[in-house]
This record gives sequence, structure tokens and C-alpha cells, in this order.
Amino acid sequence: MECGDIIYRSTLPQQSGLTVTAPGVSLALAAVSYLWATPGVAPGFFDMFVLAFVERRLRPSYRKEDFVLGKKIGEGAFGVVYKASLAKPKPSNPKGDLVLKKATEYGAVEIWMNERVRRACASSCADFVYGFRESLLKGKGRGEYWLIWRFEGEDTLYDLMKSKEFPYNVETKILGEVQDLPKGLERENKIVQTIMKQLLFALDSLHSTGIVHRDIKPQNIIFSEGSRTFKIIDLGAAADLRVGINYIPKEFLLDPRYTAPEQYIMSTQTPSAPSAPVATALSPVLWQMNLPDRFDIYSMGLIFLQMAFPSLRTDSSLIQFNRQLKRCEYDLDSWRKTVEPRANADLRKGFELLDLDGGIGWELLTLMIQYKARQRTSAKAALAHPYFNQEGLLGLSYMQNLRLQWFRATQKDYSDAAMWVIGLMARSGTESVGGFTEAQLQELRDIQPKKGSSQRNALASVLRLQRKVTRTLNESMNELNRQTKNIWWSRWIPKEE
Ligand SMILES: Nc1ncnc2c1ncn2[C@@H]1O[C@H](COP(=O)(O)OP(=O)(O)OP(=O)(O)O)[C@@H](O)[C@H]1O
Repeated sequence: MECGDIIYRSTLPQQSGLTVTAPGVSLALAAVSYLWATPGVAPGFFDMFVLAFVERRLRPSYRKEDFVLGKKIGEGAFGVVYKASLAKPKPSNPKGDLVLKKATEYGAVEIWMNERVRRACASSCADFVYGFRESLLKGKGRGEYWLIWRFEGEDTLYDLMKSKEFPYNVETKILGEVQDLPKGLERENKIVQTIMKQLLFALDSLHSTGIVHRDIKPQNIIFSEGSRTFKIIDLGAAADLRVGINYIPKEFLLDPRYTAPEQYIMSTQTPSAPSAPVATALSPVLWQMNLPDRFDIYSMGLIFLQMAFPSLRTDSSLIQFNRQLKRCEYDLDSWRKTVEPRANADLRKGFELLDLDGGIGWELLTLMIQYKARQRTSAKAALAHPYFNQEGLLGLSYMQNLRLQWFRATQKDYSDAAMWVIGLMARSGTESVGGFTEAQLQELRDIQPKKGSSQRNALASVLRLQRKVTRTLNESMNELNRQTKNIWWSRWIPKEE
């Protein structure tokens, strides 16, 4: 080719463009679904490396001297809580009173969780202002964490439930006015419904971002005067399932009155606290395997129960209820059968309230208080339950009714059915029936495929593959766990200069 020759585009070699194929599209969709599935690997990366970074640059930071401590409003085993205010308020500072917690070691976790919540679902929890680790004076121990929130209000749900006036003492607070109904079950039911809706909404937002609270109880639910809603507080025992923070349960952080029977949010067979990258990559799988959010649902079910039954609002009666329920093998219906015949007026009132509208309240309660986590409803599914439909069951359209039937079917636990099928497979190995015995199944897991029996070989391969995947998963996680991993995230917590 001579210099100055004209080259036509059509004569150039064709560019190899991106070819869209059906398997490629399905693979991409599967990858996107995985990355966005609860607790959200992709949103997690964006949150940690973009949002957190931007927030740090834009939000004001504080030091110890900026605060004036007021009266003490709470003291737990791991911190002291004060009402506080700013020493020299500026126009850009938060308005009104503040709450300041001086916390020990668990303060770091609480700062992490509060910052995560502020970015992902600020309205679910008390409005977090700032958190830092105080400067260490030489020879003065490990230092404390200071956490600052806006003062949301005077009352926790516990304070409000202690009053004989409950739930009427909450009515104007959340609904803004007194309902045009005579005092009685129907009116009380409406108030309890509204409270439950607010609580489940807050809990659903927390769970959607991969945080399990683990200490849900009326004492940790504050009424926010500003937003006229209930908000969750005290994230010191929470676990962040996205990155595996606070993943190992610390039993002493849990309140036995409200904890679910399993005690642990993750199966004890799941390898302990994975390192952050592993936890992040596997978080959707681990979430689906363990359904850790159902731990909070059980506690929320107990709060629902206490709101419905005035006689179960004291500590001693709740402890007694827990004992009775355990004796009934956590079957709420059989507990009801035991106590209803000799129920006092208060207990009867609770049953009547939950039995309104065809027992839809009782149905929701039993979906929350179940022994097996997998049988409990999620917060999202609970919010879609017809209990929260204004007109109740009768007001449901044909389609809504269909959805309810679907909802009930999906809430069933099919693990028993799976066990039954496996059991049948194993039992069918008797000489009279033919097939595989338990011992033969075990043998199948161990042997190499033999020629001549394709069915037998296929099953053996599936079982071997399943065992191999589980083993590899466990080994790689344990391997990565050996690295120091517990405190990597505390780098994110600001320190006082
Ligand atoms: N943002 C807030 N606004 C108003 N009051 C609050 C706020 N946060 C906490 N409180 C009050 O402080 C009390 C103690 O708070 P919190 O439960 O977080 O502390 P704690 O040290 O973990 O206590 P405990 O160990 O007893 O649970 C709460 O019961 C509540 O009355």
C-alpha cells in the first residue's frame, strides 16, 4: 500500500464484537442475583469502599471536649449512658439533646453497626451522630469508646408496656389522634398492629442490610418523638453477616428471656467466624443455609405476645411462659390448649385479641414463635401477612386470598419432607422392597463407581460431590480463619487525636 492510498472501512478486518448468547445471559443474571442476594455482596462493597469513605470526609467529627455530660440514663454491663449536649453548638451541629454512651470493648462493634445502619436504613435505629475511641493516657488501660446519638425520647417500649394504660398510652403517640372507637379489643388491636408494623419494618431494614440484632427486647426499642415511630437501639450484640463481624455468638451478650431456643444464629456446623473476604463471598450461601434473621423474629414474636397478653408483661411471667412453652416443645397451639381452660381474665383477653378477624393475629404469632428457625417467617413476609391488612381477612380480594394460601404454603418447613424421602430411600433397602439401606448409602459415598449400574453410580457421584464440596468449603474457611481477622475492621473506627 502506497502512502496516500484510501482505505475503505469495509475492507478492514471485522472487529470481534461481544456475542450475546442464552447461557451467557443466564450466567450473568445468576451472578448479579447472587451478588445482590441478602445480605448483599455488591451493595456491601459499594457501602464499605465508597459510601463509608465519602461519609467520613463530609460528616463533622467530634472530640471528648465537645460534649457536656448530663444525667445518667442507663447503665449496662458494658457501658454507661448519659444525656448530653454540645459544649459549643454550631449551626451545622445536630439540634436538641444527645445521648452519649461510654462503652468498653463492645463499643467498637456498636460504632461499626451504627455507621452501617446510618448509611443503609437510618430510620430503623436511633439517629447516630458520631463514635470514636478516646485517646489513651499512658498506663490508663485500654481506653473507652464514645458513642453519640440524638436523644430520641424518654420512653422505651418497655416503659410504655409497664403502664396499665398500655396500649392506649401509645395511641396518640403513633397515630397522632385518638381513634374514633370505644375502648375495647378492636381499638387495642389496631394500636398493637401499628406498633408491630413499625417494629417489623425496622427489623426488615436491618436484616436486608445483613445485620442481625440478637438482642431484640422492649428495653431496646425506643419511641422517637421526632418521627413518631419506634426505633431499635443497642447494637452492641449485633452481627454483621456481610463481612462476618461479631459472627461468633457471645452467649453472655444475649438476654435469655427473649432469645430464640437455638441460641446461635449460625449452625454450629458452620465453621466459626470466617475471615472477611470469605464471609463476604459466601454470605448469601451462609444466609440461606442458616437464616440468621429468624433469631430476631423469635424475640419479636415474644414482644407481640407480651403486647397481646397483659399478664405476660412482667419478667417473672415471661420466664414462666418460656418454661411452659419449652415443656410443650415450643408448640404454641399446645401451650394454648394447656393454659386456656384455666385462663384468668387477662390471659383470655389476649386470646380474644389475637382471635379477632378469624384468628389472623394468632396465626402470625405462631409463625414467629416456632422452634425451628426455618419454620419462622421473615420480617418481610410478616409485613405482607393479612394481619396488617386494614380490613382483615374479609377485606381480602380473590388475588390477595390466593397470595395468602401461597404464603401459608411457603411457610411450611419442607425439611421434614426431605428427611422423609431420604428415610424412605434408606428404608427401601430392605430385602423385601429392594433399593438402598443407610449402610449402603454410606458405602456409596465411599466407593468408586462400578461398571454396570448407572443408577447406583449416579447417586454415588452426587453423594461424593456433596461431601467433597462441604469438606472443601469447611477446609478453606478454616484455613483462612487462621489468619488474624478479628480486629481488621476496627481500623475504620476513628480515634481521638
Ligand atoms: N437515642 C436514644 N434516645 C433516648 N434514649 C436513649 C437512646 N439510646 C439509649 N437511650 C436510653 O439509654 C438506655 C440504655 O441504652 P442502651 O440499651 O443502648 O445501653 P446499654 O449500656 O447497652 O444498656 P443495657 O446493657 O441495659 O442494654 C436505654 O434503655 C434508653 O432508655
